[in-house]
Amino acid sequence: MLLDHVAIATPDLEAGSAPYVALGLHPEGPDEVVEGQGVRVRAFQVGETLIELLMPTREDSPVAGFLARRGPGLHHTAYRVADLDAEMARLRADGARFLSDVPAPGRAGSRVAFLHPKWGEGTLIELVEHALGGHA
Ligand SMILES: CC[C@@H](C(=O)O)C(=O)SCCNC(=O)CCNC(=O)[C@H](O)C(C)(C)COP(=O)(O)OP(=O)(O)OC[C@H]1O[C@@H](n2cnc3c(N)ncnc32)[C@H](O)[C@@H]1OP(=O)(O)O
Ligand SMILES: [Co+2]
Repeated sequence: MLLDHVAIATPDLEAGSAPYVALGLHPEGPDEVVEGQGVRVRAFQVGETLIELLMPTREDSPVAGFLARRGPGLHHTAYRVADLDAEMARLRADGARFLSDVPAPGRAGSRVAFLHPKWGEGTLIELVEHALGGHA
């Protein structure tokens, strides 16, 4: 399994980008709006992994709630899987608690599913299946 991305919540993509630009990283293509999650995403590639900056596009999005409650910072980590449905079934059988019964559309045509932060012992964990496969 690979670490697909580390997501950082920010109210301002320009301010949020500053540390990564200073480190010498460049945004990976244009920003993308993921309507279903209410976020605008800016991604920076670091090896096989992305740093994803998430800025809310509406007040009722999960990231807006996170920012109001906790302020900017680490929002979730995401792990790449080859077959999301199979991985969800395996984890459910093991007692895992997903936030939704069905996967949702993610960035770049991916399908994503989130595990409750309580199950993650205090961190929000996402599973990602990419549209064009890719090794997990
Ligand atoms: C870019 C698109 C996509 C991708 O391709 O990668 C994404 O990543 S989208 C990312 C944004 N989407 C989501 O986060 C969807 C899943 N999240 C949720 O449904 C909610 O955020 C939540 C996790 C269910 C929490 O929402 P809610 O119950 O309304 O908020 P609370 O503030 O009441 O939280 C309950 C409980 O959970 C703790 N919490 C909340 N968010 C996090 C977090 N990111 N990391 C760790 N812990 C978190 C919160 O502190 C509460 O704990 P207690 O106070 O102990 O009850
Ligand atoms: Co994510």
